[in-house]
Amino acid sequence: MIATVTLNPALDKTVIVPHFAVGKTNRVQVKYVDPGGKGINVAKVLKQLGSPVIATGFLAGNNGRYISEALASRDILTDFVYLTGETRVNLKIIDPVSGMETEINEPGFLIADEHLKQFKQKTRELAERCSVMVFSGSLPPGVPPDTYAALIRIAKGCGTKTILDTSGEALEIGLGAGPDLIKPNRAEVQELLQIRVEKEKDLIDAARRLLAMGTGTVVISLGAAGALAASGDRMIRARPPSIKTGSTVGAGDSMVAAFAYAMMKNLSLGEALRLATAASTATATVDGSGVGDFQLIQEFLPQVELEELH
Ligand SMILES: Nc1ncnc2c1ncn2[C@@H]1O[C@H](COP(=O)(O)OP(=O)(O)O)[C@@H](O)[C@H]1O
Ligand SMILES: O=P(O)(O)OC[C@H]1O[C@](O)(COP(=O)(O)O)[C@@H](O)[C@@H]1O
Repeated sequence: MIATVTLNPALDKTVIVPHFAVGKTNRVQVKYVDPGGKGINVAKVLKQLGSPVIATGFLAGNNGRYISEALASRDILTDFVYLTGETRVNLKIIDPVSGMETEINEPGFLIADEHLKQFKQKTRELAERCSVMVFSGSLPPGVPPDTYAALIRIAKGCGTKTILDTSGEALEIGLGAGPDLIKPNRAEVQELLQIRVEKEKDLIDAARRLLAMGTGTVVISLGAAGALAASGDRMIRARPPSIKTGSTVGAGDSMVAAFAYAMMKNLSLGEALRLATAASTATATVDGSGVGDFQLIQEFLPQVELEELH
């Protein structure tokens, strides 16, 4: 079983706005509403891959109920802590003319100390019955930046493998707890290491530095340009097939889901990266915060190009 932890879930509202213009009145052509938040997307993809999965974290209000029902309708097991307040709405504006995606993410509702304490206990219980735990996304107000580090230590103490996908201080401190895998995107690497990642050499240097900071495997995702996975002495570069993009929201989460699956099944780094690239590319073809289905992932698998770097 894999557990996905989303401390800050969201109802993702995606609007298609041709010729979107800042400071002007914009008209929505199409609207999608999906259960979102990083770990929740990871759970949706794991379900497509046929993996047993349970989604946990904090939910509140009508949006929380909507998310919970949407996951139940997909037969995804959940074990959320329900609180008073309201789960955030994250707005995604897609302009099909310019190809630009604009994201406006709310901060989320306030979590009290006692609820965080309650969640640490839940993490321990879940870790005892899961082989992999995935910790993803931003931290809501009231949750200190060392929280992922604390949760990772609890999971590791139970012999559970851990994946961390977050940014900023939470990522920097979380790395200190020695997660088995992290998956920053280009912007997150640049922010964390205070560097520019432009050439392949920058990418390789960044991966080496991140490995030295305490993670077992690092996967740096680069949008349409693919990804680099590094573990020990091995580095593999992946390039996805070119696609007609729907919305890339959830593409990174799909990559994380495939690595969690690969970790549970003990797949090699190359097999994991191929699956992760196929799954994330499949999601990038789907509108809204929907994820690529099993059939599309299978179709993309042989089209992923892998190159071993020496
Ligand atoms: N336009 C695209 N075409 C093909 N694959 C894509 C595209 N955008 C994203 N992907 C796939 O999704 C992965 C994650 O995307 P990225 O944007 O880097 O992550 P995040 O969503 O975390 O910012 C990429 O490594 C790639 O495999
Ligand atoms: O917790 P954060 O960093 O605000 O991110 C939440 C957002 O990220 C998503 O999980 C998408 O993430 P990715 O595009 O990185 O896969 C959305 O569903 C959600 O609105």
